[in-house]
Amino acid sequence: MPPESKSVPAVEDGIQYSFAMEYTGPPLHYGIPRAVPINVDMIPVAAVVPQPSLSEKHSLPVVKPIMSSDPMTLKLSRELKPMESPTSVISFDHRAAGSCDASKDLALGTEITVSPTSVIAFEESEAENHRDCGLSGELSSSGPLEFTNGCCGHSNEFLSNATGSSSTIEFSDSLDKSRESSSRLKVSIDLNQVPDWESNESLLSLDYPSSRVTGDCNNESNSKPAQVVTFRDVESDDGIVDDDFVQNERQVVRVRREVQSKGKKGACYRCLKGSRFTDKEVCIVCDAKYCSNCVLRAMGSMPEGRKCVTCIGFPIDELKRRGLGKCSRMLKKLLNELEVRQIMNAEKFCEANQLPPEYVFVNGTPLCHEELVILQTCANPPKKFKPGNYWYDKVSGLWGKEGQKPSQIITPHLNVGGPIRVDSSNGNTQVFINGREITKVELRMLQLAGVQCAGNPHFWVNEDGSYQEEGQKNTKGYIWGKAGMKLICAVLSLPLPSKSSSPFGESVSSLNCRSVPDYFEQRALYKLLLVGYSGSGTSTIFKQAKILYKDVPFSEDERDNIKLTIQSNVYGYFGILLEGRERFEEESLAEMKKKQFAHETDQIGSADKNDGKTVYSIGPRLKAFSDWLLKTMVTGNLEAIFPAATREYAPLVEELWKDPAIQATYNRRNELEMLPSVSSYYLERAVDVLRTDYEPSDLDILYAEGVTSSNGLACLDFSFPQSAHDKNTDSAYQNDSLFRYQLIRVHARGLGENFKWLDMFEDVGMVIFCISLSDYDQFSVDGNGSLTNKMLLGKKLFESIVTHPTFEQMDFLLILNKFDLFEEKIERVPLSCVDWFDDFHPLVSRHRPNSSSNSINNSPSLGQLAFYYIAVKFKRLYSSLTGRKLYVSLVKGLEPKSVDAALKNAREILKWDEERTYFSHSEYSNYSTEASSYSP
Ligand SMILES: Nc1nc2c(ncn2[C@@H]2O[C@H](COP(=O)(O)OP(=O)(O)OP(=O)(O)O)[C@@H](O)[C@H]2O)c(=O)[nH]1
Ligand SMILES: [Ca+2]
Repeated sequence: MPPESKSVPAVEDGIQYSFAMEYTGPPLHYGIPRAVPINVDMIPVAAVVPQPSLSEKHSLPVVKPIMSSDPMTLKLSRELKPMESPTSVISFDHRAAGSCDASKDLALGTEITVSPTSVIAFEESEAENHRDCGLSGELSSSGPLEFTNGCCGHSNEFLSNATGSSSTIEFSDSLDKSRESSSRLKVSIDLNQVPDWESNESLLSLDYPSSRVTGDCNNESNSKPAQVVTFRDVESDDGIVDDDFVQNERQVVRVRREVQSKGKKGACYRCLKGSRFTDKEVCIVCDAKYCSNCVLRAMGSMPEGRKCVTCIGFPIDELKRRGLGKCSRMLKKLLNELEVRQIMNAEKFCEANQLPPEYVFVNGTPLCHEELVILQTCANPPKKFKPGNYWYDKVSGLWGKEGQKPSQIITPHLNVGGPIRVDSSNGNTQVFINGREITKVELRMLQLAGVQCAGNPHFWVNEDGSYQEEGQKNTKGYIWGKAGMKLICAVLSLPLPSKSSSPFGESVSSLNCRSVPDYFEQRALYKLLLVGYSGSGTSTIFKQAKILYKDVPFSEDERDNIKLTIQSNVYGYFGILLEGRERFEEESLAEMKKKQFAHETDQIGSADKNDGKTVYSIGPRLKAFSDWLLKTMVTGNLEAIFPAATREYAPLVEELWKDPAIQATYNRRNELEMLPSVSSYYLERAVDVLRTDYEPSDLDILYAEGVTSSNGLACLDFSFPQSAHDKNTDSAYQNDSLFRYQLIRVHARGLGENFKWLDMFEDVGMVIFCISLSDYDQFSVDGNGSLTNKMLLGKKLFESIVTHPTFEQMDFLLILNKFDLFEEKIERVPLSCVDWFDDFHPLVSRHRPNSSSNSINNSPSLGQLAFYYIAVKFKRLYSSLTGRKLYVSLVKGLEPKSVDAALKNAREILKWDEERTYFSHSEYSNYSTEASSYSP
């Protein structure tokens, strides 16, 4: 379009050109399409309406009217709901008038409110002669419209990738230099209303009627027309975006059928009483809110769920799709259980509330009804299905939200949507899978799986995970089959093919009846990252969680592996004992010699008692076994020789354990630094544990070292089982079994140098940091090779992690673990052996809590005081580093109840965090309860 067209006034031939369209949702982050008035005379027109009735003499373009007037006609042609969307941008004031009348109005150039279809007008009323209402019938199908003006080359271009909207209009023209297209005008119209033009190749010339497009509001007496999108005219062409323009995450510009209460803010829409603090039920269509006195009158028998009587038949507000079928407290009070169930079922399953296919875009193309059905009924359908833009890699089955990493692997080869675009997931890695540039996190997954990604490769990945480089014939391997993939994908929140992912997801999804489309299943996943300094007890807590929350905490396979680990651990403990035995024997012999020497010098002549034997000496058979075991341990291949050795040596173990020399050594186990305290648990049952038919109990597994994961990373999906208490108290956790949690335990070593792997965990909801209280008198070698107090090493790790950029704004829960050991140790070893704790001066009553008196029992023990003190130390440290509040839990890792309480604290913090976003600051400052079990 020539530049001078910019000066075309908004008023032309007495017609005011303006459009109005409402838009709700979050603010847009990108430019708004601008409507620039078009001088019709400047538009080359090419009417190609191959109707026999059009004779050559009509030099002017003819546009077929899209039938607006009778929604029923449209319904028939599209098999859609009988009523137009309440969210429609467009007012149907002319419904009563025949469709041709509406066009007539346009043709006459009167300023009117028009049907959606009347964005298209005719320059000559003459054209009318050739229109007949019946034409609309052949314009049936679905899809957005594009009107290309002049330049045919663009006619196939899909207009607005950002919108899956029921009502979007986008105009672009050549004035907008950023778009290389020639002058074109694109119009997308309420898909509920408009037949598809796909099959109609006509290039249509257009004019804009002056249309004030308004929201439909024929419904409530107190409803107000909702203005949807405002197309700015020339005067307002100032680049300022209306506040009304908001973009919601679905990228579907939806028009909400909004109703406004006449009463004061927050009052019931019917009786106009109450405030926003009174309990109210909300209409899932228009958002009208009713108090418990009015709700049944306003909503009637609710054949489609919670809708005002006048909203029945209307599609729901998509923002409320999540809540479908989730009953409120109010309804539960007003209705009996059966009624509630019926209403909730109706709400979920009734026709009117189902997802409209045209709100779902796959690879940029809106779906038709059949495609939606294909997607929903395939063997492995997309989860959490709601309106929006998705990409789908038909070859591998990878599926994701437009602009995002894949979220799922669905059934491949479904004939839905358009071809995948290279920028579908907005990747910038220059690595490609099936023609899509993959995201950073996918690249990381490939790298962790050992796939060579150097040199910008293009991979071809099949549904079974087999992959090859493009252009090459040989399969390079199977991505999903690679070692550790399950874990890597779980941690990186990447999908796996459904079969292999089932161990994680099964228990959750099996609740759902598969015959029902489960796109309303919207359970949130909260990720908890569990990390701590080595030995702090993270894997114990992880295992406790498994035992607490999983029906089958460990699979057969896992148990088999754990058994081997435990058995080789026990051989290891024996090795440490045998080493200790040698040491004690030598010491003892040296002592003897010394004594003997003193004896000899004292009483010459009577020194023949020493036969070279001490209490620590063993016989030749056991000595040979001992030598073999120690040698194997030194070479470090105990696990390689084991378990073949078990059978052979098992009888010897019994003999060894019963040997007085070993018992004497074991009695001095406190002197064997290498021997962990848990070893007693196994050594005392060594004979049983080392049998070939040994089956570890849950407790054995809990106590076992080294069973969590070889690479320091472990992941557990769980939900908190509903307790009887929760059920009875109508608590916030009523539906908690619906929330899913994922506990990810990572070994500090697994974070890499400078914690370079930490950003893998950027999407966790909370970090649980574990410190062992009993570490305060322990020492360990730090990174520089010097011996450092373990409490201080833990503190250092804590500092690094809480200040890591990945965890800015992250909630932290500090677990102070091993309180059992600590309580006992603090009586012997002063806390001040750590510099950091040198100002611990407890005022301890001389009457210790172990005294029988009740009043004294209420005073805290030294251990509790010390815990309190340490918690404050960490809280202050955290607050000085982050300016925020640290939550602290006291834990005994070996006690299930204690771990359960700590993880429920974590849940509370997450919930609390979520709630906080709903309350204004002033409101939530009233909340004085802290989610922590402890507050200084
Ligand atoms: N007494 C006692 N022992 C505990 C407690 N929690 C853990 N332990 C023991 O402490 C040891 C170390 O615990 P782990 O759970 O292996 O600690 P970790 O953080 O995984 O340590 P690494 O594997 O070294 O990283 C194990 O022997 C546990 O059985 C506790 O609350 N009380
Ligand atoms: Ca461990």
